[in-house]
Amino acid sequence: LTTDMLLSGSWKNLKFKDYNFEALGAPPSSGFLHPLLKVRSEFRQIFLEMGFNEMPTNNYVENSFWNFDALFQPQQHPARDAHDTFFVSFPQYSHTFPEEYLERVKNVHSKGGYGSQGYGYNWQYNEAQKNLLRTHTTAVSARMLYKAAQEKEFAPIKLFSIDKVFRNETLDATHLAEFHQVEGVIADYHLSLGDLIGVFTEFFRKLGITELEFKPAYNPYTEPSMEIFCFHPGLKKWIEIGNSGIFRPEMLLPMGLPQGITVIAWGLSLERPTMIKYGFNNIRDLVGPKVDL
Ligand SMILES: COC[C@@H]1[C@H](c2ccc(C#Cc3ccccc3)cc2)[C@@H]2CN(C(=O)Nc3ccc(OC4CC4)cc3)C[C@@H](O)[C@@H](O)CN12
Repeated sequence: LTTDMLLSGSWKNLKFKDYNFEALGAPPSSGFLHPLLKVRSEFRQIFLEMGFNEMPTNNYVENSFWNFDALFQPQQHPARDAHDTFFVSFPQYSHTFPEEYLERVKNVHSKGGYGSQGYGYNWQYNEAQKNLLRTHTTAVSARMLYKAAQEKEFAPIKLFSIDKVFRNETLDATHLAEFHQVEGVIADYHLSLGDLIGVFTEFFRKLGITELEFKPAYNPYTEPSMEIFCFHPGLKKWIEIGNSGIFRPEMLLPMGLPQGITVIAWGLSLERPTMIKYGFNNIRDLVGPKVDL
């Protein structure tokens, strides 16, 4: 049966054999995993080997409460403005948090508590209700930590996530409005900065990265925080390979996590290592449609 037959109508005078619905399609001549997905599988394998379980990150739309307030990120923080965050217009608001937890978060922001003086501002409920495209997978980590805190007996957790996050960034050769964040989180009694350095050193060692340096940094939800650098032999220079820290008590204690539990975490992206590994200079060559303008 050809196009000409269909156009001329000559097919009407011909006898065709019955259609074989069991027939297999023509085998594709070639096919390969997208570079990002290959690196994602590599990272996932490393986390699984290190005894981490994967978090459920299948919710791009998040609530400001979990993305910011639960992380002790103040409501006037610039990252919470529309020029940094994609807010969702419908449904504009949602309420996905237990009342008594909300009250503890409101108090720790406005009045302090747990040894903290807080931020001393008038915390607004409707700010927390705003829906957005999550700006980091740390929002999911917060949900997981809260869930663990509700268990009768706290059990240590080792969780990881590798999924899309969205930021209203200025686009350039290495930044798009979305990227994949990779995050590892460990919650246990009396973890220290040494444990954090040890675990991400092992993570990067498995990636073939050994010469690490750290620099103090600031995150609203971790104290202390460190930027992580490595000397890249191929690029012959020091490059930033991630960020890390110990979640603050102002984030953990309102969740109801027992005293003495510390939570260490580190993060990086999927795009940067993939671009370096496969030699992409422009992120659009990695994720954009191949359009020759
Ligand atoms: C807005 O930018 C955020 C993103 C992304 C990033 C940064 C921080 C976190 C985090 C975190 C965090 C901290 C504390 C607690 C929980 C999560 C996650 C992703 C990368 C983090 N970065 C990054 O991935 N760089 C990187 C990572 C691996 C790598 O491997 C190569 C084989 C050698 C190469 C480079 C560093 C920079 O690229 C940075 O400019 C861009 N960062």
